Amino acid sequence: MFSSSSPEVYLLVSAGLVGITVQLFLQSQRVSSSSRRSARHHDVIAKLNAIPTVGSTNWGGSWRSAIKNIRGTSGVVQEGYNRYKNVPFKIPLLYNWMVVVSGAKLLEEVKAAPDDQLSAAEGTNDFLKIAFTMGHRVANEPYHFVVIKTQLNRKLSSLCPIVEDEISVALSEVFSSQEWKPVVALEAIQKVVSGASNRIFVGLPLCRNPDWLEFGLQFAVDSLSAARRAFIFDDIISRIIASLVTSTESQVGRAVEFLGPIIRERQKIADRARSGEVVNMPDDFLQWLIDTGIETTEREITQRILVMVFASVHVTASSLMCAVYNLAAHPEYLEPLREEVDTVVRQHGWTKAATDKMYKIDSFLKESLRLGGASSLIMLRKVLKDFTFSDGRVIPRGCYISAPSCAIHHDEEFYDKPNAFDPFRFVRPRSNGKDMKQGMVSLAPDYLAFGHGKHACPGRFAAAMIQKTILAHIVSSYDLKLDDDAPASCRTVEFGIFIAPDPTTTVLLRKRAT
Ligand code: HEM
Repeated sequence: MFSSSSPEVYLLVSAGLVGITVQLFLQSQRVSSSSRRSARHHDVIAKLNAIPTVGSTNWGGSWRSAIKNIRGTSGVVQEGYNRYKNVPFKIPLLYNWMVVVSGAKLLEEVKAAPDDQLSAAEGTNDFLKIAFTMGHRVANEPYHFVVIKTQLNRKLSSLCPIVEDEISVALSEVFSSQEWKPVVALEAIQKVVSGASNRIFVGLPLCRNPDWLEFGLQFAVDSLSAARRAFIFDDIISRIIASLVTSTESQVGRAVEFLGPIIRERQKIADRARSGEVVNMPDDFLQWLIDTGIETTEREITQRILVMVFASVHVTASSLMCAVYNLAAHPEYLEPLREEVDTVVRQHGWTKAATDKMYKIDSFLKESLRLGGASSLIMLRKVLKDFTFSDGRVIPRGCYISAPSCAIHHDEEFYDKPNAFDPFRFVRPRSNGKDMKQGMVSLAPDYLAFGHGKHACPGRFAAAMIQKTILAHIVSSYDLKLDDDAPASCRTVEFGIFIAPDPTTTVLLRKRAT
């Protein structure tokens, strides 16, 4: 994780400046060698000039702004939103421009654009450097998205009780003290989320193997950290940086040591089933991947499981940690939450039907996501063909488009007292308790935690089930508070567009006293 003053930032910036010089030289050669390219260049400049810029517009100034943006973009995005709400504006990146779009009408237009014009895959790939950190097959053939939608999301009801089982085991390992005890919140929550997610991904007994869980968490942290280092550069430089700071090949090799024997065993079971024997087929993500038959080698299947761990564990744990911190900061909400959890679990047991009825828990998590969030910009799209908004503004090919999620989530046009933590604000509009549009997984142009449109997070239903079950368990089994000198809201660290809770944050916990 980076701090904004990290020497690593300066090192990377220096490396980047060398890269930029080389890149500019190559670009100048390209532009001068072709008058057609030069005409295109002028056309692009004219289109870009029509989009207001936040920060300096001259050459040197925009480089300085771009370097400043490496440390964090939330400030500049908020400034742009204050000045140009509902109008596209741009901020400089080292090699490119990010066009920030707000307002329901324009966001609908982004949402409706075809993938070959505004590409979510290429936007995410450029910012998370998936091809370099996870491999080209994962970046270019994301069939695991389909497995999430067709298998995982349909089986959440049957998965819920086994995930709950995993959560109660993991929670009793990380939080066991009868007395008040400081706990490093992110580390503890990551262990619990990792146990629950791996129960879905690889099943028992691997989901309880501490070496596998630790390996998976470290893989997710390393990949994100490598992506953060590489994202500021274009493909040529990031390929070099990624090769210096990632060891994907050796990490996949290590993961195969855990998963290889299981995959071989699963293949034997499938052979027995094919020969007519009645067998109990495992029902987890690993099996669903194998069943597609799209990838067959141990390495390929293992890499898919790793990408699932990467996509799910870190962000689910980080946002849940913010909610746990908010609960420790406001222990007065424990009682109403306990009352709700006790009532629905008495009626429905620890089932999906119960989590679906935990409206206050849901609202508490949604409010924490609104105020927290993993990124200052969401709905990242790369412009593959010039894109024209209905107001006539053209976003040229090659730029990025995104939505200012944090700024929108703090806008008083959409939220009453937007900076206040109001954990039950989404319960109140559910007059009959059934307005699903208020739920944490609902999508709207003024609530972008999971994105918007056809590329919105497909894993949000599983994330919500896991987060609600963990928070409900914490509420019903533990007391929480903060140290007297702790800040009222969770500290975060920022790098570029990414925001994460401070990993050193502690909360005080003990087993429920009454
Ligand atoms: C609280 C936890 C989570 C948050 C806040 C979150 C947020 C997001 C966001 C903002 C996007 C981009 C949406 C867009 O571009 O419009 C996304 C995409 C994605 N998420 Fe999540 N996510 C979470 C958990 C998960 C989990 C648990 C999984 C897997 C089970 C998952 C799998 C994915 C995948 C595969 C995509 C790419 C979708 C696409 O490009 O079509 N996420 N997520």
